[in-house]
Amino acid sequence: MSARKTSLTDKQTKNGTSKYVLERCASINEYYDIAFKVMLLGDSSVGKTCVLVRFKDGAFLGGNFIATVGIDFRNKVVDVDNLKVKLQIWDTAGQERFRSVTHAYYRDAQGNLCFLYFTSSCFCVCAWLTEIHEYAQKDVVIMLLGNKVSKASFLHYEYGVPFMETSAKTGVNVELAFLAIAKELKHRVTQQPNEPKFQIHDYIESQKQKSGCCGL
Ligand SMILES: Nc1nc2c(ncn2[C@@H]2O[C@H](COP(=O)(O)OP(=O)(O)OP(=O)(O)O)[C@@H](O)[C@H]2O)c(=O)[nH]1
Repeated sequence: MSARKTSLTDKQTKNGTSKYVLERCASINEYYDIAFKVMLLGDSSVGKTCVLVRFKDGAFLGGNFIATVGIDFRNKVVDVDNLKVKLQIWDTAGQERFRSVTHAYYRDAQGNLCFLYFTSSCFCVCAWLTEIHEYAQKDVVIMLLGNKVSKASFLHYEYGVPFMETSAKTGVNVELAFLAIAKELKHRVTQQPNEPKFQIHDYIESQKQKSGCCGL
């Protein structure tokens, strides 16, 4: 892990910014109202880093595959219902040998998000959901993203969590995935008693683009 990442982690531990941040925060480059921590989880090479780069920079990292070592992060502020929501997105290494490093980052996940990317294997999905339930807080928001795959649309019925197909290459549904999570988390914090609950499934279904079978 780089020095920059280490110092941010220390800062988070001291001032609690890894939990919901409800006060207004401002800096020269970045202004936001609420901050959430999002984790990208999944086997190595499913495309976690590429999806994050697509979301953050609008580009596709093609070419040689370079596996993530340990953990990395990027921040992005998105607009949700007139609020600036900062997502601090942690890109974990999918390789088994880094698993103990990433487990430490689940701990503060109350109300935050664990993103799950997977191949078409149900075994992988079960294994990752088991990890999340073991290490993350109980109310963590979970979404399954099938990056590079197009045959797993039935999965959310089985696991009871939102599912969508994404492509870091074409950009299909990448923005929507992060926006849906940001909206869900924002509603959890700001929801008034008489306000209807945000329906993340319905939101995704109404917004998502169908990816074709080619070019994913
Ligand atoms: N065709 C296609 N290739 C992709 C897509 N997303 C990622 N890739 C490729 O898949 C490979 C792995 O992508 P990464 O994003 O580095 O994978 P990762 O899940 O972060 O892997 P770890 O860091 O080991 O956990 C790279 O060669 C990418 O170019 C996609 O949507 N479509």
